[in-house]
Amino acid sequence: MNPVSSSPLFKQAALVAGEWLARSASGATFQVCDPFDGKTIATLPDLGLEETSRAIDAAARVQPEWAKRTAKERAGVLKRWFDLVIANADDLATILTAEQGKPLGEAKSEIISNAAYLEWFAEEAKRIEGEIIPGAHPSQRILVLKQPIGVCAAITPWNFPNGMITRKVGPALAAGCTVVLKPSELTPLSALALAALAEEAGVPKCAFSVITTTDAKSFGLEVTKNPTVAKITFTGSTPVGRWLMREGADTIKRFSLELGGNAPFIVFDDADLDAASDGALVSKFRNAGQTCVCANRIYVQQGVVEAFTEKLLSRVSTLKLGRGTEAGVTMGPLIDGRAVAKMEAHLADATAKGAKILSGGRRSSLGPTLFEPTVLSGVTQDMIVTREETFAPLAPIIAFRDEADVIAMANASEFGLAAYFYARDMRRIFNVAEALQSGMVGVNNGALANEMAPFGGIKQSGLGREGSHHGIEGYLELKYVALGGL
Ligand SMILES: NC(=O)c1ccc[n+]([C@@H]2O[C@H](COP(=O)([O-])OP(=O)(O)OC[C@H]3O[C@@H](n4cnc5c(N)ncnc54)[C@H](O)[C@@H]3O)[C@@H](O)[C@H]2O)c1
Ligand SMILES: O=C[C@H](O)CS(=O)(=O)O
Repeated sequence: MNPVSSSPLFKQAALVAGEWLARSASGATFQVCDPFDGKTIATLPDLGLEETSRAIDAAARVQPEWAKRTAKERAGVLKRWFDLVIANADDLATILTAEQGKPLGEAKSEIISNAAYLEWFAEEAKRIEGEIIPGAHPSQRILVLKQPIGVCAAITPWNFPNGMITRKVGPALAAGCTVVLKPSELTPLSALALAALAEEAGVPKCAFSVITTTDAKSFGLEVTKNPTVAKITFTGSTPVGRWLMREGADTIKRFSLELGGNAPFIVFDDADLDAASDGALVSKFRNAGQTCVCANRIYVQQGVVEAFTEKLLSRVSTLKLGRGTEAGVTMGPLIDGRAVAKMEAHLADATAKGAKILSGGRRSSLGPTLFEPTVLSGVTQDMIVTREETFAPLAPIIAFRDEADVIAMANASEFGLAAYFYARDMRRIFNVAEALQSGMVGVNNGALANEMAPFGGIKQSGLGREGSHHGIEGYLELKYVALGGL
């Protein structure tokens, strides 16, 4: 028996308004495939407007009751959900790797580190505090209440199919909101498994629905136009985020947007080159480079380019390409053929303009979506790879002269999600950290995400933050009560 389908968390049904639906109203279905070999691992109902609007109406019906629960009660449900995710992490990882392809170790790390958002927001639920402000007159008081926004639509991507959900549903439920989620059609099984555990944890029926559909645009049109939906929380590409904002403008939707990135990874000549090459390996090649905050361009100061490149190449040579379930594999497949084509387009553009392939540079014989980890030297700012998110295992090395030179190149992007640099001089560290146009900056650190920090971008990388005490604000509205006659 397929190890995925043997898990009780393996669902071939969508959770809509408290019911598990194995069939859609239209009878349409779609396949979920293993990105390693394209084989079908599940068949799901391809839901449409009927199910989406039913889920929205049900979410609206139960939201007031959920919001009336005490913060402690909501916290208790979230904490139980956290405990269940941790207890079922192996099953969840098997499902995640089957549909997304990443190595099991990475899948489990995604699940554990992002379950922490459920635990974090269970605690934050109890810290949703208002204010009492002295009034404009002795007989008055000013009250500021924080109240849940209401029904939220969540839309999530395929690259972290488990973690992107807990970062949204956790704070939403903590605040007293209800959620209708559309996961990526490429990786819906992780969402369904999480929903099964949420149900077991005591999340009320109808408070959290999962719509499985290949018609993302119709879902987008419904949630942006339906006045019952108060908020849209989206993680995905900038073009889709931009489209949702445009469509949501008619009903002044609230938005949280976690969008595309183009992270500069900068190595100064006073850096610890071993630490920098370790950090570059993690930041660039985790999830085969299919990560919003991954190093998309690597800038190395002229005096240390050769030494750093040698260290990076030796680390890249230790990566083991293969199926995510295979022991020892540290890099899995890209999600599909389009992703391979984008990698090859960026590579062709760079080499045509003079870049040199130092390692990799071709598809692997292990499978149609596996691409060898690739390091390029002699990359220049006119190459596409410095402007667009490659979202693949391509490490382009660009030499730079000094701080002013590299800050100008790093900031020459419409994106501003993550940036990294390695240096030891404290004046340089403060100067560069403050000058980089990015929502998040890793200094001598190649891994940013954790539940205690405000994760998110500036410019066209997004709106709002996920995680930290800031992360719940996006699910609350302020109400000013002018109390007179006292
Ligand atoms: N900033 C972050 O935290 C973060 C995290 C993960 C991924 N991302 C970004 O996501 C992108 C990769 O993910 P992707 O390929 O799934 O992105 P995508 O934008 O193609 O899809 C993301 C989600 O949006 C849905 N979608 C697509 N078109 C839609 C529409 N018209 N209306 C409603 N929903 C629609 C998809 O079905 C999917 O569920 C990259 O750009 C990456 O940087 C950002
Ligand atoms: O790609 C998106 C994720 O947000 C990456 S991370 O897990 O937050 O580093």
